[in-house]
Amino acid sequence: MPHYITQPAGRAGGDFRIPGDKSISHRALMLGSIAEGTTEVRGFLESEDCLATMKAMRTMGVRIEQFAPGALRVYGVGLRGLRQPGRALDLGNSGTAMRLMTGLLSGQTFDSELIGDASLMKRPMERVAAPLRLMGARIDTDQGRPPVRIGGAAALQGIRYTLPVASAQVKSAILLAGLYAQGATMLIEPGITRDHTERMLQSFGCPVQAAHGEVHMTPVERLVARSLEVPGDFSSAAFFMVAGSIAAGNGLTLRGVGVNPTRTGLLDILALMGADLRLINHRSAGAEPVADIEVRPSRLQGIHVPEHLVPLAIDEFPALFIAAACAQGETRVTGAEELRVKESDRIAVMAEGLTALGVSCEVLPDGIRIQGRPAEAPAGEAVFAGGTIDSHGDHRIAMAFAVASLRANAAIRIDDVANVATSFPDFPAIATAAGLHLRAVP
Ligand SMILES: O=C(O)C1=C[C@@H](OP(=O)(O)O)[C@@H](O)[C@H](O)C1
Ligand SMILES: C=C(OP(=O)(O)O)C(=O)O
Repeated sequence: MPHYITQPAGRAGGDFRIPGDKSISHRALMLGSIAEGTTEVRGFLESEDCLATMKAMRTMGVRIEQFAPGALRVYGVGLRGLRQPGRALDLGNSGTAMRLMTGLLSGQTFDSELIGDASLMKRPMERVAAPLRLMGARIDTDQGRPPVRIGGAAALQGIRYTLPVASAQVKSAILLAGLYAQGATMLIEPGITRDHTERMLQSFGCPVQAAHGEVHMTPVERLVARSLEVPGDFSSAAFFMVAGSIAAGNGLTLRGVGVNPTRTGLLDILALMGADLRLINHRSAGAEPVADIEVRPSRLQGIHVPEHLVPLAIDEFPALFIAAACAQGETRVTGAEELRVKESDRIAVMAEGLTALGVSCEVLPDGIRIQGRPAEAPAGEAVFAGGTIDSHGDHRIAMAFAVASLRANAAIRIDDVANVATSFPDFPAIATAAGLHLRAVP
């Protein structure tokens, strides 16, 4: 089974471009496919999750050309131009693809079925199916899990809906179905979540207003194709923000990173912990803000992570837990039960790995307490013992423990790492260039 062997490194440094954003790449394919005209996408993330979405759109008759690395032409077929797939659409490991596609397919005239890998087949789908049914969609799940079967030709109505969980996937699924509904759709969010769908819909000509935790969308006759530049993925950059903070060295510069404020909770959390992070060269990529991020080594302090920052940093907790182990004192995370329904139960799996490397932690129902270094421990000393980590097939767990090798005193073996390719195929190469001693064994 593919695994990583890491050796203690201690120092990190360098200047890197961060590959394209996964969330935005999925959305560019979906909206480009149902727009009228040709959408040119640059900076597209060629990862397995996004390629699963690409394959699904092609199966439904959309022509998509990859004309250079990370550059696509999506020949939109219009809102009503998708064709019935001849088989179940396999969305691999991608929760985003499955949930957003459930919304999109609810508005089609044909029946469809969505499946995925072993991890995705265990993830909750009623969170999207239930509100979509309220709109008139016909959706079956297997006791709340995939396969998701969607009946065609449902007459959808816009809804006013309060989301029970802070979830951009649920919000986006409803907005995509809302494109096919009679009347407006209005959503109330319990916490701020990433707003890439709203921004992209707006730039494709569909009016979306968002303010004070409410999103309002009025369906349009057509979406108009629009060229897009995908910013670097903040969630991929996160591993290097932590690496640059916990390792010795001159620090790291991460170029072209998407800094949409609905994604950058980790910057606030690390700042509260005392990290030395600086955003420079602010610019924009279409509807999304972009910057370069400079990170320098720092002495981190444990904190209680403010709960309102949790949805803004939802994918960054595996990396953050590594930073917490290197901080002085205790770090406590609460209000983060959503971590239990990601590609793995990220609270349990991170706790298992931290414990295996000699870090003491206590699992809470909705979070974790992690004991960092005692006050008297010198900065920069090893925090992690060597050992073996089971990533449970979760890309972010694998990458987080690879970063831990910067403060380890012996080799760490990380098992079941193939899924790193779902979000960050270039991780081993960039990590090695940044100073990690990482060997990827196929
Ligand atoms: O909308 C998206 O692109 C995503 C939303 C988040 O999931 P939830 O909506 O389940 O919080 C996040 O964890 C996922 O990686 C990507
Ligand atoms: C949770 C994640 O992705 P998804 O829900 O799309 O599988 C992630 O990338 O951390």
